[in-house]
Amino acid sequence: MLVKICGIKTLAAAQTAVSSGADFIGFIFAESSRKVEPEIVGDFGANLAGHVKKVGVFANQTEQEVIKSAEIAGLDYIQLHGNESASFARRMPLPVIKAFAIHSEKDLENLHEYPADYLLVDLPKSASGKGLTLDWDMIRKADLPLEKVILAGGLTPENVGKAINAVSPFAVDVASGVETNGLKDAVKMKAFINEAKNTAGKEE
Ligand SMILES: O=C(O)c1ccccc1NCC(=O)[C@H](O)[C@H](O)COP(=O)(O)O
Repeated sequence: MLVKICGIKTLAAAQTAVSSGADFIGFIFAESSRKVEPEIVGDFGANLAGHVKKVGVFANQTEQEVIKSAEIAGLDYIQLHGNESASFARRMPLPVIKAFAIHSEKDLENLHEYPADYLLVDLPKSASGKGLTLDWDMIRKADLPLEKVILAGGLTPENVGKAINAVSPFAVDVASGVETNGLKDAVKMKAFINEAKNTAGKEE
């Protein structure tokens, strides 16, 4: 199981995530308490192991801004977290992760038609940080290409194993579930990654 730790702001947190086994680390370049400047991420450069994939998270920003930030930060993936159109995604110079806020079953119907390398299914913003998760049964029963699905939304070290067994996604993504008082917590990151990596997936 692949793991993406999102909302990394410091080199120390990035290094802890990578040494704990993270496959993707996400940097928020959209408005957020987790926002970080692309120049800071660019400076992490050689201090990060080469195998980890750097993901920049954007929401309703201009094409020029996304492309410039991606270059400065040295990204591997662009995550679009707003209302970006399919043609916007097609013009991106890097592989795209498209995030979808899932309010109901209806939101899952046409996801696979969006031109993205990965589809990240997430809670709506209004529901995040409230101890809620997506309805994993609903996600599993939807007609989604699971080999492209990144499962997010309220995951924690305690529930990620159950989530993986229920959905069998390509990867899992977490931000607040590995934080204490708004900062990335090394113990929680390690626990989350261990639990995800030790869960086989698919349990009926
Ligand atoms: O995390 C943010 O602050 C954020 C702000 C603006 C756009 C996207 C943002 N988060 C990116 C994500 O990939 C997911 O929402 C997140 O990793 C899942 O969050 P959580 O439920 O807290 O684990």
